[in-house]
Amino acid sequence: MTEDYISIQKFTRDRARQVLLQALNAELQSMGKNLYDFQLSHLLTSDSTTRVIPKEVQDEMNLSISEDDLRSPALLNPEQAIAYDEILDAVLNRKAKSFFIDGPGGTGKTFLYRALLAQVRSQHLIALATASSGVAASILPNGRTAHSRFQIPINADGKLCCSISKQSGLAALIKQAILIIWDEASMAKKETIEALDWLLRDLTEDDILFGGKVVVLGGDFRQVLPVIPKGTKIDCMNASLVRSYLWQSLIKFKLKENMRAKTDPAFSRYILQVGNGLEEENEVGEIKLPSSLILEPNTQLPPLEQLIQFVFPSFDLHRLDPLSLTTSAILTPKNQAVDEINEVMIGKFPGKEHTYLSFDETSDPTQQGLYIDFLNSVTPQGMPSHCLNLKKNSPILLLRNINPSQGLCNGTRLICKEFRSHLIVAQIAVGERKGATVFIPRIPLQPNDPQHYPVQFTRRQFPIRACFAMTINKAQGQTLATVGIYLPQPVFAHGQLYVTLSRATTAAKIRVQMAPNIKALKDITLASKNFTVQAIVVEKNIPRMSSSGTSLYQRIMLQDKEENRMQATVFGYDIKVFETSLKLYHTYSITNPTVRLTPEMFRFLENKNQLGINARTPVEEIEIDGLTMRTMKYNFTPITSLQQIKEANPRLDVLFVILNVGPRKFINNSYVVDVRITDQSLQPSVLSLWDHFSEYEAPAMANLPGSFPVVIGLRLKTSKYYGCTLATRNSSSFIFDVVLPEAITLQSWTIANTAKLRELATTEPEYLLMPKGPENPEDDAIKIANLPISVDKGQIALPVLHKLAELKECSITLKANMNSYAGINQLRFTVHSISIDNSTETTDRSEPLLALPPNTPNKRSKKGHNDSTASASTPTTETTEETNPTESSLPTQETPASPNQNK
Ligand SMILES: Nc1ncnc2c1ncn2[C@@H]1O[C@H](COP(=O)(O)OP(=O)(O)OP(=O)(O)O)[C@@H](O)[C@H]1O
Repeated sequence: MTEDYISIQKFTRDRARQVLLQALNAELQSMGKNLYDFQLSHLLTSDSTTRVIPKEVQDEMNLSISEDDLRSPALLNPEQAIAYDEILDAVLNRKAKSFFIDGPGGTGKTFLYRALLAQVRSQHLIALATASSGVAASILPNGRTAHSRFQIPINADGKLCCSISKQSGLAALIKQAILIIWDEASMAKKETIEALDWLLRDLTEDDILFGGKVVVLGGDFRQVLPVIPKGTKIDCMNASLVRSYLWQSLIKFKLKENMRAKTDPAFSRYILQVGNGLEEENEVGEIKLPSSLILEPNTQLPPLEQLIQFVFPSFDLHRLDPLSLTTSAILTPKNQAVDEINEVMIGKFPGKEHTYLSFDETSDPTQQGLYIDFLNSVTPQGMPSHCLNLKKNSPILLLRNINPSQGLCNGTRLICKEFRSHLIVAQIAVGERKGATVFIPRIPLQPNDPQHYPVQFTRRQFPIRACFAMTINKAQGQTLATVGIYLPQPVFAHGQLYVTLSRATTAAKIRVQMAPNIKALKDITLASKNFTVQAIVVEKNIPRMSSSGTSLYQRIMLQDKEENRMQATVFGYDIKVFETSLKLYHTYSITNPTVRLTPEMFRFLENKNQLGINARTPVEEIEIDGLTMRTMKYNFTPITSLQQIKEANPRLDVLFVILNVGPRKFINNSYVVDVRITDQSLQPSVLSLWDHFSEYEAPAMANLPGSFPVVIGLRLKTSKYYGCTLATRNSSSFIFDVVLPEAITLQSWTIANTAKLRELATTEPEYLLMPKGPENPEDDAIKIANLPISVDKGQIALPVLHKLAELKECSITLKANMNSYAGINQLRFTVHSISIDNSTETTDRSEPLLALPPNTPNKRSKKGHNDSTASASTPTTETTEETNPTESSLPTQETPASPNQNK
């Protein structure tokens, strides 16, 4: 480098060496070090030592000032002018005064700061511009977040200390600053502003307020206050600047005239009423928005689509000036809705889609394979999604402070220009550096709330998201030409609602899409009209043909926040529509579904009604606190407990591992597939998939990926005939998605126990229920107490056995046969003879001693088939569903409701 100075600048060798050392020192100072730290200071001549100007100071001195800002003092309104004059007087005359500019949104606080910054900087004095958020900082010339400028630790509690070395270039810059502006100080926790006070006292070695420097804090306490997780409004207030020792010492100026909505005074007055809490509230603290601001209900369009059309009526308008896209936005309280809207908008935006997939890496490499799918499916708060879909000229928002000095802060809005494999070329869309071309790299990111995830992980992705929509907090401080407010859930009127309303310039350019009339599932009746349910999809069956073979249907189970459940059905082509937009364990808002009575044989829930969802039903994915897959609770029955089930009509939820899926067999007019299963006990069992379960679920189980897939079976029954095996019933359902924590644990257990499972799957199992032999070999009596006994219903009626129990002298002789079923051997007992009062009679299949039940199982099962297609009012007994499928008795399987019944 010295050679360059010599050859190009024609410096002498000594001069070149000194210039190089100065440049090196300036770079080191910007990193909090200097030549002294590296024992190189002796190389500097005394002349150089005094002339070294840190890079931070040089950068700040060389700022260009916009002509508009230089002219703005002349445009100030009277309120702004009073504040401007007094602050400038304090700055120029070195008066130790600090100020607070209090003004509702749009009253020109930022305009005033810009005028002050331009005036001070034009006199070659240093004025530092900072703000609580990256977005607000990016609007100020050479603005930085206060946290990065003053090195205030983030997320720390209690008293905070700035970590700036006194020798650093940054310390030199702050010492030389004659004016410090901190916008949106109302959003900052009081400790962070107090930390600035201590820092300035320390650097100036002057123990007076802010070390005697002129500090201008500004903000609006009607907008968003400091965020206290799960805190009340009082907690937020207590954390704010007004509760700090600093507050009393600040000179306050109030700005009242709304300059943003100046052309619409009525709207401007209305916003102020909301901000000041003067709008009339109902008993639960809600305010009524003027109907002119609310979108008219439209039965044809989902609510969100309607709002999108208002804010982005056509992308053609933006073709010539892509930067203008960022002047309109949809604002909503939660990130989930933001992501959903952005996804829809990217789909609509013209051009070729470019997708970047993240690389998600678990901290423990052994868990990578197990969790990868799950991690790819989540988007932690403040992180980009795994699958980032972008298009050229689409607007994006930066999610991290990449390079604040280049205007790349958390919240900066940009326009995508070019997609390269390792970086995105973008153009800054707002603020001081509007139009500048910048490069966004992929970076490693970790969730802020790792406790919410089953594993620790890092996502390597571009720290951006599309920004057609953004959270209300990110919009604070911005002026937007057209604003859509999407409120799937209520918001604080004086905070978030006020922030969103005050982004607009006129009432005509803002529309609100309101929270729907949400009904609990248990309250839905046939008379329910105009309602929305918010529920998580807890089951989604494989689509299947109705028994008549004329239509396809799919059953879905929904569960709401109060854990009420309700069935829903989708028919025909509509199933395809909801293939990806109605996913298992995702939460949805479903508006105006139809309500029908569930045919009796399909009912197993308290609510006798079911919902009908079709392609015209507005369905939107939403995020509701406390309504996630993680809240799902199952009471799984272990396979070893099946023998102990005493309940006559159990509905068992079983989490199992598939060992193998047998062939489809036709037995007594019904199809069945036997699936050999087990769980962590390694006890094998059989699950018989009857009728349409053999047609749809059996192939799905056979095709599941992995050697030993894990499945959840819901509402299964025990097969009484075989005691420890399971079978499907009408209401049964299966979940193949193993995202549930218990299922993930079992799946990882299968990996560790593959050898044992392989052995179990390939060898013939031992007798499962072989009773112990007689204690005395002479005695043929076998003690069968505590053994599951199945009594062949075809030979003797159970009620008769109960009667027998009342008789004094009674003995029953049982015949024991060994049966083999799906490779599992079991003892089967049938009644051989019954002795009452010493007279023994032998039972006979053709001439039974005791009365048979009125219908044989075969007949009843046939009736069940017929009933399923009969009208819902035809009673169908619960026993129909309960009939055990055996080789000698037909299974009673559910036949789907005819579509006509459901529609
Ligand atoms: N004296 C003025 N003359 C002309 N335009 C002004 C004046 N004061 C403010 N404005 C304009 O009014 C709009 C709102 O001003 P500004 O953004 O400064 O308000 P704010 O109080 O900072 O708002 P917020 O609290 O929402 O951040 C801007 O478009 C700004 O340029």
